[in-house]
Amino acid sequence: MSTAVDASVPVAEQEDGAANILAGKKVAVVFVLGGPGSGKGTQCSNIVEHFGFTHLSAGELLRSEIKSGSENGTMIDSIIKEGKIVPSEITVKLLQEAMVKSENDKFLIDGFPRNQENRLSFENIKISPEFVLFFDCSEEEMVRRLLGRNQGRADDNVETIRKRFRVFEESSLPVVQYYDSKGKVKKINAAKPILEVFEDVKTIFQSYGPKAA
Ligand SMILES: Nc1ncnc2c1ncn2[C@@H]1O[C@H](COP(=O)(O)OP(=O)(O)OP(=O)(O)O)[C@@H](O)[C@H]1O
Ligand SMILES: Nc1ccn([C@@H]2O[C@H](COP(=O)(O)O)[C@@H](O)[C@H]2O)c(=O)n1
Ligand SMILES: [Mg+2]
Repeated sequence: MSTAVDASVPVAEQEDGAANILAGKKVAVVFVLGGPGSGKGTQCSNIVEHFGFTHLSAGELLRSEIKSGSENGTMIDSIIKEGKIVPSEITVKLLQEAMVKSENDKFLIDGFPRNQENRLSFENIKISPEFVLFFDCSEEEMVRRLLGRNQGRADDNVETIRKRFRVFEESSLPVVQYYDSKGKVKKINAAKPILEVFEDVKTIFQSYGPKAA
């Protein structure tokens, strides 16, 4: 595994001035937040292509855990179908393992932290985000997108979608507000067409330079 640091990547520091070190590797992390269906996954794919980040979707890691037949799979499955949040120790462990396994040192962490417990649990592994990319979109548009997604997700039905929106408002927005109070939120108007949203995203990521050839 490479421990070299990409000099083009500004790496955030802990409040005590220490850099983000994970298994001997300096890492840069961007949290990607926004309501269900706001376009987090879609834009993360674009960022990966243009700026060489590795995309880690907390939801995808949890869905893989269900498929793998892990001992926590049944519990995770029922929590996701209820639109609730899986205990942080499970999600943080999956994210940590994925970052350690990766050769990359810059990560987009999509759909995390979803609540204050997620946030505090990640703080415990001593990694601070460079910033939080927040996709802002109306609920009406997000519902339209989720119902049209057609990826066979067990939580893309009207009843679970309603619950996911409630959890987003009650648990996830306070996390965005917390990072906003620290000056770390970069808000994007996600109601526009995909390519227009990406134009705004690109402006934010310019300082990270193009993907290495
Ligand atoms: N700007 C956009 N305009 C129209 N449709 C979009 C836009 N962005 C994404 N979509 C579509 O909306 C659906 C949801 O997008 P995506 O999966 O990226 O959302 P998400 O924020 O990751 O959702 P979730 O939180 O449920 O994982 C997809 O079918 C995607 O193609
Ligand atoms: N930090 C997280 C992220 C996700 N979940 C659960 O997964 C569901 C799907 O997440 P998406 O980001 O893919 O929409 C979500 O509704 C939660 O049930 C979680 O628990 N913790
Ligand atoms: Mg997604």
